[in-house]
Amino acid sequence: MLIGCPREIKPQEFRVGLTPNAAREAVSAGHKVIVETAAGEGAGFTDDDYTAAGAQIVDSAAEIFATAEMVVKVKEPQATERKQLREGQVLFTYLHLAPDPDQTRDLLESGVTAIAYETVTDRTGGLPLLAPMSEVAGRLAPQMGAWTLQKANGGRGVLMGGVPGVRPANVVIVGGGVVGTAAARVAVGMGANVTVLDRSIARMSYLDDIFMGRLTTQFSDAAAVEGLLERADMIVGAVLIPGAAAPKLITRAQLGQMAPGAVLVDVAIDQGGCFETSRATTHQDPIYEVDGVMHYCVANMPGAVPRSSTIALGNATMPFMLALANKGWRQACEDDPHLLDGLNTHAGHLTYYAVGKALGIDVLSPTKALKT
Ligand SMILES: NC(=O)C1=CN([C@@H]2O[C@H](COP(=O)(O)OP(=O)(O)OC[C@H]3O[C@@H](n4cnc5c(N)ncnc54)[C@H](O)[C@@H]3O)[C@@H](O)[C@H]2O)C=CC1
Ligand SMILES: CC(=O)C(=O)O
Ligand SMILES: [Mg+2]
Repeated sequence: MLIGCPREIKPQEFRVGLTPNAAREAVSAGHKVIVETAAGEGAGFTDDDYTAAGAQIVDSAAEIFATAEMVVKVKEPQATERKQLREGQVLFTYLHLAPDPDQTRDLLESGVTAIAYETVTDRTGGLPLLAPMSEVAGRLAPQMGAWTLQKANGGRGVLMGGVPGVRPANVVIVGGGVVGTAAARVAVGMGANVTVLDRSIARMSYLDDIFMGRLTTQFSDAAAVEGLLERADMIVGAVLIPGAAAPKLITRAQLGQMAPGAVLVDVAIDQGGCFETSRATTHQDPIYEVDGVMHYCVANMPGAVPRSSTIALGNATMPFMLALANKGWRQACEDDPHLLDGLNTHAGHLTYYAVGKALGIDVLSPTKALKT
């Protein structure tokens, strides 16, 4: 198979879809790999690294989109990239379609077979291609929240760990999955007073066990969230209903109950955000204020640490990328129902139910799509 990897063009996105190691595995398996020049630069990989791995460097993304049978990326295709996708081509990347009707329409119009990293599943019900980036974003969330809490950035000037005689920051984490657990680990490490809300009692039991009294867990309902607003210095949004638009857990009217300069870090922004006042921001311009409350809503947080993130993502995607290349997408998805869970569009059909529900579009069942 001809596998292509263009340079990412989303602002401030320095990750790359294929590492040289992944390219090398694909070439060893008999595939041809083309990589856009400088695609790996932001993550510290040179064109020579890819050439040494057996890949071929090409001058333009256009050549990749025009010729590759499978395009491997990191972020959702941007409008100019979407115009170049076509039926019969496989796109393997993050998509986050539920909050993005424009992208969904373009992918359906293109006819591309799009497999979304964030909806591929595993045997335990986890999301193995979302998890590595959730680990990164979760670890970054308290760090970015702490920076936003600084007075010069609009925050209320509270130090995460406090000092002797002065209380630490109160950090509330809504959603105790991969992002929430990683965020809790860092916030606890910084000395904050941490509360994690979730709806899964099994998950809270796990957190209770591993943190051994260093954080508090609380069942997540509207009353619990509201009860924590007044004393929260920072709230991290880390909920997920796989593939679906994020539920809105804090309304604009409720911001008035928070302290001026308190901080919302909405990691769930890539699924539309879990606070009513969230809108996606960029690394260049990451924060804004609404009704006195600071918001940090960067939709590609792992892009801030592209080297670590690229390697972590590449480790997780490599076996799936090889299966798609070795067997073709149909056979690979027929053999692995967890990879089939990643199928979001095929030949003009939407194939993921939560996206169809969010956007009001009819869905073709993925098993039927295998026969189309
Ligand atoms: N902004 C960024 O750069 C990044 C964003 N993300 C996003 O972060 C979000 C979380 O991802 P993961 O932690 O991997 O998901 P996960 O599936 O591991 O965890 C989500 C948790 O939310 C809980 N939950 C669901 N509804 C809830 C509610 N109403 N209240 C409290 N908890 C609730 C679930 O029980 C689960 O434990 C996703 O939207 C993901 O796409 C992930 C990586 C990077
Ligand atoms: C998960 C995701 O959207 C990201 O890593 O950017
Ligand atoms: Mg994202």
